Amino acid sequence: MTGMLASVATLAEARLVEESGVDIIDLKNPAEGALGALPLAEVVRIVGQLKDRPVSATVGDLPMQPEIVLPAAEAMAATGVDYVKIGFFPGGDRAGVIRGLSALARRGVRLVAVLFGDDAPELGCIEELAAAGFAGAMLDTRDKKKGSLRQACPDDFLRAFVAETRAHGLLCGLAGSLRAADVAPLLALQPDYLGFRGALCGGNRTDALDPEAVLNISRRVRGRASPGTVA
Ligand SMILES: O=C[C@H](O)COP(=O)(O)O
Repeated sequence: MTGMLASVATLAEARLVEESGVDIIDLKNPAEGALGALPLAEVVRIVGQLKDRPVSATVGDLPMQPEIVLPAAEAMAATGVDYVKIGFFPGGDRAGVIRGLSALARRGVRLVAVLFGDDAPELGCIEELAAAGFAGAMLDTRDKKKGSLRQACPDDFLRAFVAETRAHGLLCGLAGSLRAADVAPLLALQPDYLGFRGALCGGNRTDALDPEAVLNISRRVRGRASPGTVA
């Protein structure tokens, strides 16, 4: 069954989505880009207050340089989050980053690679990520002004991404400016989770979460939305 990931920026938002039944609470600073990081101390504080829901956190929109990504991933893992999300941005030394992160994975850190649908990622990297010990891979969008993941990628590509991640035993997520109308078509692809921020804030991801919007999306992901619910 597909779960729901909600990206939150504060403890109050984390508590709101926890009470709304969200499956994965994702800590990020939406004001700092697609994968903006919260301060480590804030992540520690929030993690300490949450009871029984897996927590992920992003390390920031970092250049693909091992000397930058590896210490950031190590520091985020030390906060106690369940998953550390690493954005695979264009350029840099991607192979070196994956090689370095494999050491973290071997120590039991659960890493999730975030690939960007608007960068037309090669699915061949999924095998490399699995071999390096990553726990999961997800698609997101890097440019939040260019529309949703489903506008960046045809559903056939999304279907192939889900199949490839599953074939390599990775947790699979789809996200990227998803809206209520995207839920049903994406549930049909059966990813492990769908991720949201913008749709939970009434459209602007740097606004605060709207409890009604969180419930609306949560019900749709769980298949309890009444027909004709406002998208
Ligand atoms: O991981 C989740 C995504 O970053 C959600 O953010 P978005 O819906 O604003 O694209």
